[in-house]
Amino acid sequence: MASLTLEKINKRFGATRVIEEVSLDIKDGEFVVFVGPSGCGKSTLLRLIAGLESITHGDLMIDGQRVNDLTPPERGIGMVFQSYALYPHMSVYDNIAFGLKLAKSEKQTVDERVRRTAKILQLDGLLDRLPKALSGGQRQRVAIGRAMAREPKILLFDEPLSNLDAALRVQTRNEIAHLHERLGSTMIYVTHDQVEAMTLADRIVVLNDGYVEQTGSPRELYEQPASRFVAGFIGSPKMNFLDVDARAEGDAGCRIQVPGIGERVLPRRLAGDSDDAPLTLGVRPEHLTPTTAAGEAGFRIVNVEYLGSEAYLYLETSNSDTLVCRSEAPSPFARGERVTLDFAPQRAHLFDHDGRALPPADVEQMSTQATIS
Ligand SMILES: Nc1ncnc2c1ncn2[C@@H]1O[C@H](COP(=O)(O)OP(=O)(O)OP(=O)(O)O)[C@@H](O)[C@H]1O
Repeated sequence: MASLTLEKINKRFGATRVIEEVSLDIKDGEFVVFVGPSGCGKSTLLRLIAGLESITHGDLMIDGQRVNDLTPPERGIGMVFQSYALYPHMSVYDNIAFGLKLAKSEKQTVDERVRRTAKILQLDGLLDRLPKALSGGQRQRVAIGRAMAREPKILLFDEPLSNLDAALRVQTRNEIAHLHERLGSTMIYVTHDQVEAMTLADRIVVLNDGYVEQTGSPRELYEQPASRFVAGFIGSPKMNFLDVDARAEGDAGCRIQVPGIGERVLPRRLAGDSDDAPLTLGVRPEHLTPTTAAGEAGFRIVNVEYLGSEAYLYLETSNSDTLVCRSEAPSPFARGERVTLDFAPQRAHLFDHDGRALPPADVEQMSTQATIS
């Protein structure tokens, strides 16, 4: 087990900047997930930590010791890749033992570690099999076993579930969560799948174009996204965004005019008192409440998606954007009908023209100050 500190890490490939000033403290035993869209630098950051790529600027510390110049084995890190990378001609036993034998461990130590690892990963009945005689999930467990057997201080996972089908993905995801609980090792996991990030992470790091956009627990990122980028990335179906005009409304926050919905006062603090600041309103599908509309009022339902436990209504706005709102299943609404929408102002978000979230209006503090003065 180990803690990890990244201090202003930068990576360039030639003139291309891929990682920009990434600073991060990862605690001993923490499960941290890097997420972000394709090409944002997730795998590169993981490979910098593993020692598979060199760091252009910045320091990487493990347990307080600078490790920039250490080789991957010297760093005490194990890595599991998306492609499993098992040796096809070797048995499960030999695949798991490979790194230990390479490190010239005693035969008895190798045997003990392989059997202990296989037991934890429930591979003990499969030790004589070749990889081709295993399911995708079992192969991925062997790949994890191979990384684990050397008892690394830190385990890194690069999209380890991408090659599995949906059911196996959920099962293996659960196994990784249990593994973390049992081993208590520091784990860093890369994925572009926000469900994996939400379910596995103690802490999520959202990357955008090589920068850290926000770091926080899954709940913090979901409920208090710092930017429109994070708000749109975390959550499925994603948050609805609407252009609105806003003006300051004293202690209460700001008043916005939402096309097709009406005026609402949101407990969010505007940067200045300027009238009519163009902002973006963000509301999650589960926070929009649909009601049958009279005549041509509201929004037309263009699709109803039935998912068994819930349904999603896809609604057309006047400027041809689509809004999504959750409804019970089976839905009382049908395609072609019109609905009006409402939402609780305290559940909505506002973003400025740079995409930064407006902070909450500290209504309590403001009224206390007013009382004191
Ligand atoms: N060896 C390299 N030489 C030049 N550019 C590279 C190299 N490796 C990665 N890149 C570039 O760095 C950027 C980040 O790549 P990286 O693989 O880290 O992204 P990612 O977030 O893991 O993407 P994905 O989810 O698609 O795997 C990309 O623009 C990629 O083209």
